[in-house]
Amino acid sequence: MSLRRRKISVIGSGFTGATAALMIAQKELGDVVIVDIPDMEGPAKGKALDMLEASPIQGFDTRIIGTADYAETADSDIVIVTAGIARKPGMSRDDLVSTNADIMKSVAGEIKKHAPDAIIIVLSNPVDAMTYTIYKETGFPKERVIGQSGILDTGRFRTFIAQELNVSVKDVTGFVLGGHGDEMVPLIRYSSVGGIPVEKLISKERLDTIVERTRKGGGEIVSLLGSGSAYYAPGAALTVMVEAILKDQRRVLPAIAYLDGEYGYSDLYLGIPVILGGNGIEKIIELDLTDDEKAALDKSADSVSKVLNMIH
Ligand SMILES: NC(=O)C1=CN([C@@H]2O[C@H](COP(=O)(O)OP(=O)(O)OC[C@H]3O[C@@H](n4cnc5c(N)ncnc54)[C@H](O)[C@@H]3O)[C@@H](O)[C@H]2O)C=CC1
Ligand SMILES: O=C([O-])CC(=O)C(=O)O
Repeated sequence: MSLRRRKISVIGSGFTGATAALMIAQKELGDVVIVDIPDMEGPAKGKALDMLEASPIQGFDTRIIGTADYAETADSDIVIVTAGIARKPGMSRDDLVSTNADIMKSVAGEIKKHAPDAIIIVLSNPVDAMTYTIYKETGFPKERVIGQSGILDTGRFRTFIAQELNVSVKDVTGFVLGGHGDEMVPLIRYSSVGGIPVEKLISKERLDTIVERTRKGGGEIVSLLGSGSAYYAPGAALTVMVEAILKDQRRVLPAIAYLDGEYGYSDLYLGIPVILGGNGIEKIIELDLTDDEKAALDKSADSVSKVLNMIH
C-alpha cells in the first residue's frame, strides 16, 4: 500500500487565502501551497514561511509553501480560488465582476493544466458567477466545482440568533439559500435552537431584523474594516468544506452548486443545501419551499443571472 500526503492549493495569498491556508494547516488537513501573481510572490512566500514557523510552536505538522509558480500545485486534491479584488465601502460584490472574471479565466487555465483531478472551491466574488466561470473555463464535472457562501452566511445567521437568545452557537442551526448577495434567503422555517424551531423562541420582528443583518453581513464587515472584506469567517467556512471533502464526511452543508433543473433553475450556480463528501457535491438536497420562499429564491436567482449575463 502506498499512502501520500494530501495537497491543498490556495490561489491568492491575500486576507482570505492566507487565513484559510493557516486554518487548514492548523487542522493538518494536508500540505498547503499558496499561489499568487509574480508581483506578490514575496508576500506569498513570506506568509507561508511565517505560518510554517508557527507550526512547531502550535504543534501542527504541515508543509506550507508560497510561490508564483502554478507547477507547485501539481496533483492538488483541492484547489481553493480566492484570487481577485475585494470590494471597498460603497461597492457591491457585483461591481467586482469584470475584473474578477478575467482573473478566473487565467486561474482556470492553470488549474486545468496542473491539477486536472482537483476539486475546486471558489470564494472570489461575485461568487455565484465566478464559480460558474471556473466551471465553464475548466470544463471539470459539476460536482468538482463548488462555491462557498452558505456556510459563511449561515454562520452569521447562527451568530446573531445565539446572541439574541444568549445561548451557545453550537446549538443553533440555520439554512441560507440563494445567491451570495443582499437578496439571499435565510430560511427561518428550517432553523432551530437545540431542535426547537427558532420561531418559537424569537418574535417575528426580531427575526426580520436578524434576517436583514445576515443579508447585509458582508457589507457590515466591509464598513467596519474600511478597506477590504471579511476573512476569518470565510477562512473558517473554506476549512470546513476542505475537511468535509478530504475526510469524505458527507456533511449536509449549504454550498454553491450547479443546478440542472433542481429548484426549477438550469445552467445556474446558486447556494443550496448539498451533501459534501469525497467526490465533492455528492447530492443536491431539494427542499419544499413555500410560495413566499420560492418567490424570494427566484429574486435571488434572477440577480445572479443578471450578473452572469454581463460576462457569458
Ligand atoms: N464568497 C465569499 O463568501 C467571500 C468572498 N470573498 C472574495 O474573495 C476574494 C479575495 O478576497 P481577499 O482575500 O480579502 O482579497 P485580497 O486582495 O486580500 O487578496 C486577493 C489576492 O489575489 C491575488 N491575485 C490576483 N490575481 C491573481 C491570479 N491571477 N493568480 C493568483 N493570485 C491572484 C492578489 O495578488 C491578492 O494577493 C474577493 O473577491 C472577495 O470579495 C471574500 C470573503 C468572503
Ligand atoms: O462582503 C464581501 O464583499 C465579502 C463577502 O462576500 C462576505 O464577507 O460575505
